[in-house]
Formats: sequence, C-alpha cells, structure tokens
Amino acid sequence: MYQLTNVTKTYTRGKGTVHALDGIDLTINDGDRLVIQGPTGGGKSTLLQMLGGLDRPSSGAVVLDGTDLAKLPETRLTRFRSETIGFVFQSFNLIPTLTAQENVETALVPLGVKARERRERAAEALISVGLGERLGHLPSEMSGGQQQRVAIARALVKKPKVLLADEPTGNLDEGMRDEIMEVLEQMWREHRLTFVMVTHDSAMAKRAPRLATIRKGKITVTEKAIA
Ligand SMILES: Nc1ncnc2c1ncn2[C@@H]1O[C@H](COP(=O)(O)OP(=O)(O)OP(=O)(O)O)[C@@H](O)[C@H]1O
Repeated sequence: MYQLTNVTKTYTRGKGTVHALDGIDLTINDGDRLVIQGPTGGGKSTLLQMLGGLDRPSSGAVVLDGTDLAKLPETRLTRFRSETIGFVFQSFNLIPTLTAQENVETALVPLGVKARERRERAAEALISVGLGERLGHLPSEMSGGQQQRVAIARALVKKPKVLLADEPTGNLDEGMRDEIMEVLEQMWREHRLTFVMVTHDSAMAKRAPRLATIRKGKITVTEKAIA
C-alpha cells in the first residue's frame, strides 16, 4: 500500500521555480488500478517517478509498505526498485542489440538469478504476453506493439508488486493501443498487481475504477462505483 503525504517536487530553472507537485496526499491500496490524467505539464510523470523511486520529492513522504522511498539510501532504493516495481514507458526502452528473451532477462540480473533460470523465466514471461514465437527476435524485427509486449514481460518477469506505466500506448496506432491495454489489464488481474498508469487514452480512463487528475501539481481523485 502506498501512502503519500504532502509530497512536493520543485524544479529550479534559471531564476524560475516550477512546483511540479504541490502538496500531494494519496493512498493507493494493494491491487488498486489507478489511472492518472491531466493537462500537459501538470505533474503526471513527476508523480509516477516519485511512486517508482526514480526521483525523490523535495519534501513529504512516499511510503510503500512501511518504507519511505524518499529516505532510503541510493543502493537500497535501487535494490527495492529492482525487486518491487516494474516500469513500462512510452518509448519501449529495449536494448537494440539483444533479443526479446535477452531483453527480458536483464530485469533478473540485478536480483542474482542464475543464467538458466533467467532464460526459463524470460521465456515464460514472453509466452504470457503472447510472444512465445518471438524469443530470438531483435527489437528491430518486431512491431511497436510487440516491442511494448517485450517491455511488459521485462517489467513483470521479476514478479513485482507494483506496475507503473507512463503513456504505454503513446507510440502505438489505434489497433495496437487496444491490444496493449488488454495485455496490461490481463497482467494486472493475473499478477494481482498494484497498477498505476499515466494515459491520455480516454477509453482506459473510463474503465479505471479510480481516476486521479493532476493539474498544476495538485491532485483530485475520483472513485467510481464499479470496477
Ligand atoms: N527535470 C526537470 N527540470 C525542470 N523542470 C521539470 C523537470 N521535469 C519536469 N519539469 C517540469 O515540471 C512540471 C511537471 O512535469 P511533468 O513531466 O510531471 O508533467 P506531465 O503532466 O507528465 O506532462 P506531459 O503530459 O507533457 O508528459 C512541468 O512544468 C515540467 O516542465
């Protein structure tokens, strides 16, 4: 469970100051599916970075299961991140010289998983996202949707508790978008993930049980009656 208390993030640019996050209070329960929306520059990606421990707040607490990510020393934060949190980004961020299977395996290297188990788990993860026939393909030999599936497999192969996605369909055409959204929803259900996603996809936002809107660093959360 996440508990964010009075989280602020301020960037200084020249003489100007940007309050990217301005006093965010937010609770996200285990297994929640939360969609974050809002105008460009509102603070969505900044919030996702705080949730993922990719950056630290200027003030406030980002507590995940009793651990304040804002206060963890860097090495422990890196370890915590690689065990607990899976990330999917708009740009798939695959390593171009590695096959799909090798790309997925990279998530298990920091966890000290042995080579043979890495290969097996990577293959299983790729099969679960429908890419069982593409283990040996390079990113350049796959479509955008397939590359994003590889990225999803890489995020989930370590069996994280939390999945964070920043515009995961932003680089895809309409047909692919729906497919990837379905894969993400299926993974959320099967792995019982806590799933937080920034998206402009209004269909996805409509389906989300909780919708957070961030404007000028401030958050409003709408709860819906049906999931
Ligand atoms: N590293 C940085 N240095 C300076 N300012 C930053 C930095 N990162 C973000 N900002 C500023 O913080 C504010 C929030 O940015 P953020 O990327 O979180 O918005 P967003 O809602 O994700 O926008 P978009 O929909 O365009 O991706 C913006 O004004 C942005 O310019």
